[in-house]
Amino acid sequence: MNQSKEQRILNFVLQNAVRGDPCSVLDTIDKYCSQKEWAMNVGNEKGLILDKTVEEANPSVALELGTYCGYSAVRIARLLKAGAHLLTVEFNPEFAAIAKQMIEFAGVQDKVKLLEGPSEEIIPQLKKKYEVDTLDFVFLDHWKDRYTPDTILLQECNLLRKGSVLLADNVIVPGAPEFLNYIRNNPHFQCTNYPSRLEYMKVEDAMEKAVFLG
Ligand SMILES: Nc1ncnc2c1ncn2CCCCCNC(=O)c1cc(-c2ccc(F)cc2)cc(O)c1O
Ligand SMILES: [Mg+2]
Repeated sequence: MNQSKEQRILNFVLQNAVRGDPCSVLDTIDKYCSQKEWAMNVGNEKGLILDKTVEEANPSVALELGTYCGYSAVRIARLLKAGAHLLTVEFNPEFAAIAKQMIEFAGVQDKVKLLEGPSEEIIPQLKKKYEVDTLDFVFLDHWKDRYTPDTILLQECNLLRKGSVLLADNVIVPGAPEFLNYIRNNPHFQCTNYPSRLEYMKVEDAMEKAVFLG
C-alpha cells in the first residue's frame, strides 16, 4: 500500500528535523513542500503573518480549525506563553494521525489538544466538554465554505469576547468570498486584510484578521 503525501512529509521530518525543536520542524516541512511535493500548509510567508497576529493576541486559549499535518499547530504552539494552550480540530482521521506525530516530534504536545471531528460538531462542545470559557484567538484554515457558518456558530455558543482575534487563511486562493462579505459588513468585527502569497507558489493569496468588538 503506497504511502500518502502526508506520510511522506512526516517521514521527511522524522528523518531530517531536530526532535523537540519546533522551528526545525517548520523549516523541514517548508523545505520538503517547496522542493518535493506541494502541500496546503500555511507556509513561511503567511506563517510570518500568523506569528505576528498570535504574538499580538498573546492568547491563553487558541482554537485552530483545520489541522492538516500540524504545521500551523506547531507554529502557533511554539509562541504560546506558559499555561496557554491550543485546541486544533481536524476532520480527516489520516491527517489527525499524522498531525499528532508531528506535534509530538516538535515537542509542543503539552500545549496542543487535537480534537477529531467536524468543526460544526466540536464547536458546540468546547465549553462543557473541553472546559473553554472564551477563545482569545481563532485560526480558520478548514473548508472555506465553513468559515462563515463556523464564525456564526462561535458567536451563538458565546465563545468570543471583546477583543477575540480571528485570522482566516486563503481568502483569495482557494478563496472565501462569502466570508469576506459577511465579516467586512458585520459591525461587530473590525477587519484587516494582509496580502501575501499562496504557500510555496508565486500566486497571490491573503489572510483576513477580524477582531470581535463584543
Ligand atoms: N474540523 C473540520 N471541519 C470541517 N472541515 C474540516 C475540518 N478539518 C479539516 N477539514 C477539511 C478541510 C480540508 C483542508 C482545508 N484547506 C484547504 O482546502 C486549502 C486549500 C489550498 C489550496 C490552494 C490552491 C490549490 F490549487 C489547491 C488547494 C490551500 C490552503 O492553504 C488550504 O487551507
Ligand atoms: Mg490554508
